[in-house]
Parts: sequence; C-alpha cells; structure tokens
Amino acid sequence: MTYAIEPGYTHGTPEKTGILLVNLGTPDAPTAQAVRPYLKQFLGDPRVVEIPKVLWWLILNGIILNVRPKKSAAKYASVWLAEGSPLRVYTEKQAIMLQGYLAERTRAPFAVEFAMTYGNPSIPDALRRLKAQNCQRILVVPLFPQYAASSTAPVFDQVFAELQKMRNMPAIRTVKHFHDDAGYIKSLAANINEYWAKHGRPEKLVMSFHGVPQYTLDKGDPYHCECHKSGRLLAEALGLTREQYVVSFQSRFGRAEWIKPYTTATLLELGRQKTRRVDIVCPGFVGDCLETLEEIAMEGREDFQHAGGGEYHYIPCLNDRDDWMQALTDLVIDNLQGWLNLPDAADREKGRLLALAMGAK
Ligand SMILES: C=CC1=C(C)c2cc3[nH]c(cc4nc(cc5[nH]c(cc1n2)c(C)c5CCC(=O)O)C(CCC(=O)O)=C4C)c(C)c3C=C
Ligand SMILES: [Fe+2]
Ligand SMILES: [Fe+2]
Repeated sequence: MTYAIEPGYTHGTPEKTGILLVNLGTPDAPTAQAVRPYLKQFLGDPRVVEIPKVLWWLILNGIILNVRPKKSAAKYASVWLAEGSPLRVYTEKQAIMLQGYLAERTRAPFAVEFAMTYGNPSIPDALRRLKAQNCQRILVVPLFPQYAASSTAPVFDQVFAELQKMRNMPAIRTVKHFHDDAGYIKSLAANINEYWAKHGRPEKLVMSFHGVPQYTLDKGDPYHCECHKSGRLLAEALGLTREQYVVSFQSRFGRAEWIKPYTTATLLELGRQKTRRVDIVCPGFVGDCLETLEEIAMEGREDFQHAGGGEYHYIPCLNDRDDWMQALTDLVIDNLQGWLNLPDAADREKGRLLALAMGAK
C-alpha cells in the first residue's frame, strides 16, 4: 500500500475548518447513458441492497441496468432544471449559502464543499479539495435528517475509506442525524404554515418519507423510528391532531416488503374516501429531487385524483429557505464546539435576548 502524496504546504499557511455536505447522488444528465453508471454505483453498494453478492450481481447487471436507466432518465428529464439535476442544484446552493452564513456568524476560516455519495461531485474529490485548502479538521454532514444504514452510513464508509489512503489524516467529526433538531422542525413547520397562509389548509397532511426494506427495521436500523419522531414533532409544531396527518413511506424499490404504510397506498385510500384536499410534504428530503418532484408531486397527484380525491398540493422541500439555512448553520456550529470557540446555542439565545432587552430589532 502506498499512501497519497500530500498537497504542497508552506509553514504558516492558515488552517481552515472544512465542512462537507453530502447528499445521495444523481446522474450528470437526464439520459440513459448517464443514469446507468450512477445506478450501477448506487445499487452496487452493499449498504443499499443487502442480498447475496453473486445473486444481486446477476439481477443488477442482467436485468435492472438494462431496463431501469431508460425509464429513470425519462423521469429525470421531466424535473431537470436549466442548471442541472434539482438535487445537485439545491445541494450546491446550500453549500454556498452555508459558507456565507458561517462567515457572517463567526470569524473562523471555513471551507465548505458539497458531494454526492453516488455520482458527482464525488466524496473523494470533495475531500481532496478540502485538503488542498489546508483543512486539518473536517465536519461531515450527510443531508439526511433521519439516519439510515442505506443513506447516512455509506457517506461515512466512503469518508473513512478515503482517510485510509491518506498520509496526513484530518481530524473528522460526523453529524449522525438531525431528525429532532429544533431548528429543522421549526423551519419545516414555517414552510408549511406559509404555504397554508397563501393557499388555505387541507383536510389531511401527508408526511411522506423515503422508504427502506422492512428487514432493515427488523435488523435494528433506527430510520423508521426517527421518521416517526420527526413526523410527531412536526405535527406538534403545526398544532395538528392525530387525525389531521399521516406518516407514510415512498419510493419502494423491488419486490421485497418495505416499511408501511406506502405513500401510494395511502393516497389511493384517501382518494377512495373522497378526501376533499390533501397536502403532501417530504420532511426527509432537505432538497427537492426526483423522488419529490416526480414521484410525489406528479405521480402522487395522479394516484390520488384517479382514485376519487379532490385537490392535491405538493409543498416543496426546505431547499434554500433562510430559516433552514440558519438552522443548518446552527447545527454546524453546535457540532464544532471545542474545535472552535464559537458561542453555543444557549449563549446565542442569551445574546439575542440581551440585544432585545437593549432595544435592538
Ligand atoms: C432520504 C434518504 C434515502 C434513503 C433512506 C434511501 C434508500 C433507498 N433508495 C433506494 C433506491 C433508489 N433511490 C433513488 C433515488 C433517491 N433516493 C434518495 C434518498 C434516499 N434513498 C434520494 C434523495 C434520491 C433522488 C436522487 C435524485 O437524483 O434526485 C433511486 C434512483 C432513481 C430511480 O431510478 O428511481 C433508486 C433506485 C433503495 C433501494 C434504498 C434503500 C434500501
Ligand atoms: Fe432512494
Ligand atoms: Fe422513485
């Protein structure tokens, strides 16, 4: 084993703290040729599909990678933005904004990079860029509020695998999850309340989270539990009764049983019950992507209305909302305590109250 040659260094180069924001991944273009290698990398990760290697290799290479890229590409094409894939566009915006908010709120030198677990920009490339900026301390923030062995863990797997190749390893901290973070819940609630102030309220709010196979829950993945906790906290923040909302799980892949209730089945049932209006929100995604813009905003509407439902409103994800970006900045600052002398949440609140008492706005 030879270890990577370190980027050039001169004594006195100031150190920066690196922040690595990571989302799931997306193809480079909405074409079958671009979707295929992305799906191959994604679905070839044993964290994502846990069936015996040889059997899965045959199914993936023999069937899935011959059929799915074309179908998925057509779906991607229906949501593609002028600047690229929505997931990449929003993640990049979040990284740029976080860099600005950190500069505004602290005097410490930061470098923020974003990466995708699958596809581009890759985690190894983003780590190289942070090292090139002399980041000796790196905070890794997977943009998944709820921890899952199939979304969060692969981020850490890749970061640690990259570290194993390094001669001069940076110190690493990780944010495991933020499913019950007060700022995250508050910005979700504000997003929904603002939507309702403009468009009125639904008979039922559907909170749709990405699904995972049932066997992962049986084997101890905390994901299902964390989704329900986020759902409950969000409902409390919105002042909803148990009858006014439902938590469901979308994006089932393959034939195995996934955690229930499925979003599709929930929307069909609400349609059959002639629900006058359903609003649907995806709190497990902090940026809009294929799974929200196509599967939920488009396919979900068809399912609900064909089954007899009335109005259907998709409420967008947090994307580049100011309150969410402030919440993410808080989360980062809180996770840097001890590395940097930054005011913690209690100090910040004291400072805010003091400023208020002194008549500041
Ligand atoms: C929010 C966290 C996510 C979990 C948990 C997750 C698990 C998971 N996903 C698949 C299969 C697919 N997911 C796909 C897209 C996709 N998944 C997430 C997030 C989670 N997935 C996001 C943000 C996206 C959108 C990507 C984008 O480019 O916008 C896809 C690809 C699209 C398609 O072909 O339908 C697949 C496939 C599994 C099997 C799984 C858990 C085992
Ligand atoms: Fe997924
Ligand atoms: Fe999907």
